[in-house]
Amino acid sequence: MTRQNVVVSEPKPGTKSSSDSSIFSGTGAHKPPPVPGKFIGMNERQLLKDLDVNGGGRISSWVDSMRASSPTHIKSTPSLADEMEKAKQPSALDMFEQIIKASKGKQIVMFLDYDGTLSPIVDDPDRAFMSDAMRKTVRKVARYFPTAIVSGRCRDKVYNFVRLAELYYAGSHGMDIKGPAKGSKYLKGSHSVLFQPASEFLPMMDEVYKTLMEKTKSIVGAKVEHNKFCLSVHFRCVDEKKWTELAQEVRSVLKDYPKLRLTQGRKVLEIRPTIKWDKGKALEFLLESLGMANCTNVFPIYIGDDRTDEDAFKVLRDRGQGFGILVSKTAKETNASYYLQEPSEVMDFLQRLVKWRRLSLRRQFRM
Ligand SMILES: O=P(O)(O)OC[C@H]1O[C@H](O[C@H]2O[C@H](CO)[C@@H](O)[C@H](O)[C@H]2O)[C@H](O)[C@@H](O)[C@@H]1O
Repeated sequence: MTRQNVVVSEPKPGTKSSSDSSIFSGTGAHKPPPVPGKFIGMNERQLLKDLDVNGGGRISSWVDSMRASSPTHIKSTPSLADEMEKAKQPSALDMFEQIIKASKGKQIVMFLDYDGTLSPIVDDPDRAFMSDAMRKTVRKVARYFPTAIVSGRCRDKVYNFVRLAELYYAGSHGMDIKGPAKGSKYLKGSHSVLFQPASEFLPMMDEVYKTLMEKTKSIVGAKVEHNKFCLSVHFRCVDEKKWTELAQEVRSVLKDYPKLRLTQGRKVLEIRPTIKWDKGKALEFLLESLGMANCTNVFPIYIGDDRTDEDAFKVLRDRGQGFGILVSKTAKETNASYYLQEPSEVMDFLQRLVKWRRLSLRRQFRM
């Protein structure tokens, strides 16, 4: 029995979940990583065992997992402060001074996820615009620190939302990386594509996209998004009664493609190649491109809201360098060290960082 396509459950309130791709890719031989904080318990392994696509995992488990990510299923919880305290994730805004202290004498490198981090989550993925104020803030951040956008979306699409040529962009969950087109003092060498580890999968992704479009066209609200090296099947606007049908259709397509696997984001099923590449690897690759892979004085900060961002949080935790910030209103199992509740708080945090950097540079020049 193969285990190449696995869907991962969104954490239910009062339940425990794990990062997706690092655990569930390939042969399924990996074990969930140790839980860093105090978290919530349910027999997740059992649930995950059931979500085996090629092995004929139960469709009801898929749907349970899809349900768990629905806000209508999130029961009221104790206060956010209580939850976060329990999970040992303090607010990055409350801890700002300590964060600055920890980064002293080091080069901050900023990694930003897009959806749910720089832009609010909306029903229509094509209308997930970031505000002008956020764009202005990110532009200022990039003036002081090398900055990358790391997204599940295809690179061109996320670039069209962000529209800042001075940034690095890693699209398709890090499988499509390009350096800044202009204006970055950190730019090294070529302006072109830096890395596309899954290019051989392009014809397959096109084929699966077409099949999925056909198979899901009668399900009202379902949307298949082509993200070049991965595909997203959105169910945010699908009536819950139709989720089983949608899951069945997706599974029926995927069973013919053992080289693809399935993960789950925020009301989205994500299909991607089984290669060992994720947002964490993209982060490491970008540090290397910046010539900072082996530096002890680098301080990467990664801000993201989704499971796929956990791969990057984990890389930072394992390296013992910098840290991750999870954007979330509810307590979740995470490898991030801090949390911010929503994109508006992300913007506050970034603005404080810019202000601090400006002041410290001014002080330096006066001395
Ligand atoms: O890595 P990210 O930049 O966070 O991208 C992850 C997925 O984000 C998008 O979907 C999510 O945002 C949509 C717009 O707010 C929302 O409608 C959807 O339910 C969310 O899952 C994007 O459309 C996907 O392609 C990305 O993979």
